[in-house]
Order: sequence, then C-alpha cells, then structure tokens
Amino acid sequence: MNAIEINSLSYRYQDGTRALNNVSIDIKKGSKVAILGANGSGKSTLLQHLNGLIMPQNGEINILGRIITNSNIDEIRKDVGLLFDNPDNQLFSTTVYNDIAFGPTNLRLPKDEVKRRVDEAIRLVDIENLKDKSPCNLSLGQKKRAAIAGLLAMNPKILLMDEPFSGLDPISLNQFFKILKSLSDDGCTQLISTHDVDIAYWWADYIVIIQKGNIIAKGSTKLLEDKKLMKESGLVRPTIAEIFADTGMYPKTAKEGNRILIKEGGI
Ligand SMILES: Nc1ncnc2c1ncn2[C@@H]1O[C@H](COP(=O)(O)OP(=O)(O)OP(=O)(O)O)[C@@H](O)[C@H]1O
Repeated sequence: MNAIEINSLSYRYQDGTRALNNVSIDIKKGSKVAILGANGSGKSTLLQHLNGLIMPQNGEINILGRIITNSNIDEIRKDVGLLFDNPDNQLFSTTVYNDIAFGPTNLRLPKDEVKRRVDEAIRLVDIENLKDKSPCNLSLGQKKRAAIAGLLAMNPKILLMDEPFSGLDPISLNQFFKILKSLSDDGCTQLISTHDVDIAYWWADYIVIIQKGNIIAKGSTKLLEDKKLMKESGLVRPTIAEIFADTGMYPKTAKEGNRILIKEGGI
C-alpha cells in the first residue's frame, strides 16, 4: 500500500519560476526515501507540497488514501510532519518545552497526554538540559534537535525532512538515525531531501533524483552507482561506490567496505 501518490504535479512560483514539471511518484508505506538533486532542483518545493504548505496548482497528491484539498489539509497535517531546512522557521515559543508542546496541544489532546509526549520527545532527542531555554538562544544543531522533538511529539505517520543533517555533529547525527530507525520500525514513512549521496546510499530504500523540476530517475540505491546519471544530475557517486567501482562489490558503508577488504584482500 502506498503512503503517498503524487500524480502529474507541476508548480510555478508567482514570479514565473517553474519549480516542478509533471512529477509523479508513488511511495510505499514505511519506506525510507531520499530525494536528491542539485541546488534549486525543486526538492523543498516538492516536500512542501506533501504537507500542504504549498497547494497543488496542477496534478494531485494522495496522502494515506486522501487527495489533498483545502478542506482536508488540517486533518492530513496531523499525520505528516515537516522538518524545515532552517529550524528558525519552526521554533517560535518562549521555551523549548512550550515549542514541543505546541503541536500536541493544538491537537486538543488531554494535558497529561501532551506532557507524556513532550517528555518522551525530549528524552529521545536528549535535550533535557535545554527544555527551559528560549529557542532563539540555541545553537543551530540544538535548534534542529528541538525542531525534531516537536515533530516526534506529533507521532507522525509520514515524516518529511528538508536537509536534516546540516548542523548536526557526528554524535547527534548518530542519535538522529537511531530515532529514525525506531520510527521506521513503527511503520513511519520517511522522506529526506539531501545532497548527501553517502548517507542516501546506506540509509534509503528508494531514491528519487530531481533536476530542474523534473524527476529524472527513481528506484533503488543502485541508481547512485551510475556515474553518468550522477554527473547529469549535478551529483557525484557515493565515496564508497567510487572506491569499489568495477570490483563487483557493493558495500554501502565504510565499515562494510573495510570488512570486504580484510576478507578479500587478505589484509
Ligand atoms: N518563493 C519562491 N519564489 C520564486 N521562486 C522560488 C521560490 N522558492 C523557490 N523558488 C525557485 O524554485 C526552484 C526550486 O527551488 P527549491 O527550493 O524547491 O529547490 P531545492 O532543490 O530545495 O534547492 P536547495 O538544494 O538549494 O535547497 C528554484 O529555481 C528556486 O529559485
């Protein structure tokens, strides 16, 4: 069953910029999707359509069995969380705690359920020490974590993340993927927009490559091994794919590559 079906979606900004051209994508429930493309290729515009921040001009979007319209978008948003590339667009309350509580409070959940969800999100993202601070006074990485906690407190069925890795240190990044893994185990469908082919290669189970608003390829992570396609899309092959090119071996991470070298190379 598909979580998201995008059919012939096109979008032109008011100044005439054509940001999406006839985009069609089906995304299975529970899948991990990386949307890759050069700067200005249309990744953010596409993600913003999926929670109704931008409404379709042409074409339609079906989210968990409902075609997005002005009348059902508030309902649909309860199931779809969007992590903005700039967390300043997401954080606006006086304290981190209130910010995380904003979404579940708006759902009119009982107070003790709001508190339970906020406490759990704070624990998961490990920002206990920041909960009474003003979001304006946080570092970029801390803001990102607070914004992620706000989304987690909404229990989204679909999580959209626009460039989520920027500003996260290696420990936070590791922790971020652990959170995504546990959400994924619960069936949450996840979409990430990124230029990071290395992460997309090991993390994703479905790849969408977009160029100047057109989908030029979609499918398995094998696409990222295609040197010509990567060049055409303004991307490069993942480092590990480059190292193992033409060897008939396809490790996804440095750790897997190292294991192969020790085994095959007799190191
Ligand atoms: N508000 C806007 N008004 C006019 N044009 C816009 C607007 N927002 C984006 N665009 C244009 O739409 C196109 C797609 O932009 P978008 O932000 O979706 O790309 P992106 O792939 O997310 O880029 P990046 O990787 O740089 O974040 C670009 O040509 C951009 O200049």
